[in-house]
Amino acid sequence: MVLSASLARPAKPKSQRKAAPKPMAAMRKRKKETTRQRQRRRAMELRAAREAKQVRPEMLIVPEDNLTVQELADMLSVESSEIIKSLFFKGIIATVTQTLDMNTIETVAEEFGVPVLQDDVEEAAKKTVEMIEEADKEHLIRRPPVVTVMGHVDHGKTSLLDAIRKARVAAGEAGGITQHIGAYQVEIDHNDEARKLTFLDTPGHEAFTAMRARGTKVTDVAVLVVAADDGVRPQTLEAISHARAAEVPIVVAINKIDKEGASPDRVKQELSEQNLLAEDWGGDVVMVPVSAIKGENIDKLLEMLLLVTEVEDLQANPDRLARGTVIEAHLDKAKGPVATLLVQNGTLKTGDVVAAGPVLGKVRAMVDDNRQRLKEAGPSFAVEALGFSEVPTAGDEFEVYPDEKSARAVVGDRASDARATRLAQQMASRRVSLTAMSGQANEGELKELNLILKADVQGSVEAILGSLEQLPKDEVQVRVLLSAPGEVTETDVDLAAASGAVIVGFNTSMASGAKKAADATGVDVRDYDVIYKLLEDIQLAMEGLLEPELVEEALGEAEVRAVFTIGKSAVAGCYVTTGKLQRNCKVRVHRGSQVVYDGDLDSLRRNKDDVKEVATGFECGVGTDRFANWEDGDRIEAFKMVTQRRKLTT
Ligand SMILES: Nc1nc2c(ncn2[C@@H]2O[C@H](COP(=O)(O)OP(=O)(O)OP(=O)(O)O)[C@@H](O)[C@H]2O)c(=O)[nH]1
Repeated sequence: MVLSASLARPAKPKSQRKAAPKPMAAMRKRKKETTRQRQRRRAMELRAAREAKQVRPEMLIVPEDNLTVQELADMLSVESSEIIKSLFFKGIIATVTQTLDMNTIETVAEEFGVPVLQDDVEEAAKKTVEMIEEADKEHLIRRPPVVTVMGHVDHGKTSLLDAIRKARVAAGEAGGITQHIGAYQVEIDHNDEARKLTFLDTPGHEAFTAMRARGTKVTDVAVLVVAADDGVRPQTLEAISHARAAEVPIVVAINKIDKEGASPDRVKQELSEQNLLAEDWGGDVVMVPVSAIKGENIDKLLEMLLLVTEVEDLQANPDRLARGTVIEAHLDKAKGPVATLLVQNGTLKTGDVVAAGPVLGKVRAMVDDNRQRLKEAGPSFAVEALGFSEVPTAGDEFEVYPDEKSARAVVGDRASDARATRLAQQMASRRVSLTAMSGQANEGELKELNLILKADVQGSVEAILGSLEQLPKDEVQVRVLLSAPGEVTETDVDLAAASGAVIVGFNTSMASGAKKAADATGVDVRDYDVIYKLLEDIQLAMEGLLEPELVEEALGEAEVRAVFTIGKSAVAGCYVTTGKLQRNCKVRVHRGSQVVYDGDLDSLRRNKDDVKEVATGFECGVGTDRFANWEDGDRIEAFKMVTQRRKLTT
């Protein structure tokens, strides 16, 4: 077990941890307590709780993709029973020695407010794919740097990207309606030369992680956004680790300098503790104070990005078949698979045959972020391309092949590997909604309703959990994966998406980003302010999971008044006394107290014509294929079988 000393504070030694008081002892003690003693005890408990919180690390760096429950508990400075309890609510029964996989480690740690970073950083950096080959050396030209923006949530990544984009439009560069395609390019004057910069505007961190996991290096420089009024936070540290792992230089944008309480010096101080020393403090890291909202110092930042990357010798060969990385991809209802491709070497042209991971494509059309159609895209250019057979995976590399045959040969090998991965992903992204569940009766597959419950206070959580307990659970189980007081967060949405759960909020709201995440992942988030309504909906959803039952629905009755024998079969001449008879309905033929036939009504005629239905007060001829032994006075009971939603029974 390796823990980065700079990022994770050591777990508190067990001997220092306070054992929880035994309930009986505590009760005995409480009886004798005076008010003052109680207040003092409470104060001590609060202090202990605060201290316990303080020793929790700001971030976990997990070296491999597994840890035992005990190891995780030690890293988080919590009792292993806490971890076991957390797992239990996720439906995992675990012992202290049980090994947990990365996903589980992340979910549990995040519940304790500690983000996790997998420490495969060096490994991933080593895997970095070389986009430039020996044969390119003769044709190299300078290419624009590719920039990723990273930073802690709400520190202003999106605002900064917007400000940069706006700065370009204001400067009168290629105008038009900009559209999010996952990347965009800006052009600036640098030493009287028009120079370009490519910004990846996918949430920096995610793009980075996905691409790094595949060993692809796409960025040349990382902008680390740190809010001047908030300082270095866990995701700032995470971003630093990512950039360092990929050996990408960091330029710090100290954002929100317009805000009261902004302290760029504090940010510099905190960053220096992470070995990022500002130039004006004698170090070599460029730090630019900016205000994304006011558009202040944005030009300076762009200028600095060019300066920093100038020393990097960013080159590519435009005269070859393109290769690069898929930045984003989605399925458009009208256009089919759409992928944003970052060309890292060569030139991509319409008509090119492309293999992106296991997906084959022929570039049908390309547009830039201004919706301008392009025929060609050179190095460091990002385009949205149409023409893939399926949606490629973000982070996968793409490469152009001279013909379809050679591309197909490469893709064929990759396809079978990818299928297994895709299947696993599909399983993980099984989405559900309460409404869809109510309609899932026929499929009869789900017999478990997974819930994530967030409420205003612990008291509400307990009240709702108590009521859920009361719901009948013989046939359908409610599994509460997570229940806690607080807002519905993005992490809750991720957990719901990964586990096919519905999020139920009671008197609470959604944290920033959670709504967007829910929309993007299709997770159903329900909001209630009345408990019984919440329970009613959950019960309805549970009932939706029950197999429907078939029940009889009475149609009518008829009396047999004459029997006509035709060969071996016979037709009963009837009079409909109540309701109606329908062709192909079910009939039961009663003779006295006996049922002499129970089966289908196969033919129904009026005046020799086949009819669908005969109503009360009319005569008709009734025939069945499997019964001919009619007698005058038989009573026909007509009914049909219908499916009916079942109710939960207690
Ligand atoms: N005063 C001030 N507010 C800013 C500035 N930049 C961003 N903000 C505000 O900070 C909040 C967060 O900004 P975002 O750009 O959404 O931050 P983000 O880092 O992209 O957030 P996530 O996408 O949720 O990670 C918003 O309310 C912005 O209006 C700034 O320079 N000055």
